[in-house]
Amino acid sequence: MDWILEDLTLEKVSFRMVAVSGLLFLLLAVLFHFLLKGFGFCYHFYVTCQKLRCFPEPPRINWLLGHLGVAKWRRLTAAGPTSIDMFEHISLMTLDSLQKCVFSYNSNCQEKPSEYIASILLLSSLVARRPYSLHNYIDWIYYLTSDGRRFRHACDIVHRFTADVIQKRRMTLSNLGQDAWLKPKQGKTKDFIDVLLIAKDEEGCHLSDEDIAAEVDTFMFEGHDTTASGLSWVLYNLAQHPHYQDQCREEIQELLHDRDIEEIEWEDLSQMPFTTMCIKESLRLHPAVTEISRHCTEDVKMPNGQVIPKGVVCLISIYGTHHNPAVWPEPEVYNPHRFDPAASKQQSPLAFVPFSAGPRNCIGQTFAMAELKVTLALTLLRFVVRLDKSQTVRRKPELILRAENGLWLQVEPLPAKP
Ligand code: HEM
Repeated sequence: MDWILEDLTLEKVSFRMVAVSGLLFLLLAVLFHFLLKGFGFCYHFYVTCQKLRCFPEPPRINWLLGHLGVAKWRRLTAAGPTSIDMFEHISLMTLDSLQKCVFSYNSNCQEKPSEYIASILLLSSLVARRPYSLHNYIDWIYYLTSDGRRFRHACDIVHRFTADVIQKRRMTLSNLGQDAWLKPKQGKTKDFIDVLLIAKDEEGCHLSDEDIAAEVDTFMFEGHDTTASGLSWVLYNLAQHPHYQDQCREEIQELLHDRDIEEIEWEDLSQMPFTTMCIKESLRLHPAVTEISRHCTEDVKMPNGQVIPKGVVCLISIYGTHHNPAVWPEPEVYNPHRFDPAASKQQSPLAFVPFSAGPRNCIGQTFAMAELKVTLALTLLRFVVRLDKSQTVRRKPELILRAENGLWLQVEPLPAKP
């Protein structure tokens, strides 16, 4: 450690003048203030999430049905194979299902515009854009820009919607009583708001409306783009490898052979091993979240002997881990058989970390995997996806892994089952 500190003294790096200049000193102090504010915010967010590990799995019903935009895709492809931007359509679908699971609210946003959903989509793109201009790091300057004003307006819409649902639900709960409200919902349609309204912390206190709203907003944000990216890239990989696509379709057809395809159940999700392998391999090759950050609370010794000192904030590349040839031979090849149960027994549990690892890993991963399986199954039973040869697909890492200019695939409807 001593050598690091020694190397970083102002004198050594020729910053002696900085220390004596009053104006620059003031600037450094302001910068330090904003850095502290940023760390404070992240810390608070983490602590709140940690207390609320209460979202283990989605409701055990066909909670996605009616949320797949099937009619819309059928309309778009009525005249034959049509090129569709996966991200645009699938983001609306994931928002639609989240809004249903979080609020029990049917926005039908895949068919008609929704102010709430439009605001969430706008906020996601503004948040991704904000770090690229230096002046945007200072809140009051950012709020004077047109992006900043749009950001505030969209936040107001989202907060108003959430506050309204919470208030109404609280009223219903107090009028009807908790038991009467929850009895008909047992094991079926209890949504995230219900879970949070009845949750208590270690001291037996309920959450305030503000706490609940903060959790709801976090889940809406963390849960829609990530899953949309995951699903878009699975469809892309299956379009690139039609034999794997056919194999998945056959597996699902066999599983649901004597049932209506809309009758897919929670138990079915563990009966599609090959489809699950294809999803995992896609999350390896195209992880929705490409990197995470960690604040080292102790010195960390690396395998090569180097030490990351306590206090340092590190970026950890999930993308890099998943593409490391020492961990994954021929990392650029899409090969679902890497996830054959026998092969994956040999792998370190930290070789595949699309949902991160450790106590701060993704709280929504069971939900996300279930959503990916259901949506992929129902899509493959109704449509064939192929590469659109007129479009070049290039990865674009933003907050999540996107594709430059969208991810366009040719979608062709399959004949309906007689
Ligand atoms: C394919 C889909 C998804 C992927 C790849 C993904 C990935 C991740 C990753 C890498 C993290 C960061 C954890 C860390 O810093 O170590 C995270 C955190 C989080 N995710 Fe997900 N996620 C997905 C879907 C979801 C869904 C559907 C929800 C909610 C419905 C969700 C809610 C959250 C929350 C609340 C956190 C913060 C957890 C904490 O700090 O304790 N995610 N996710």
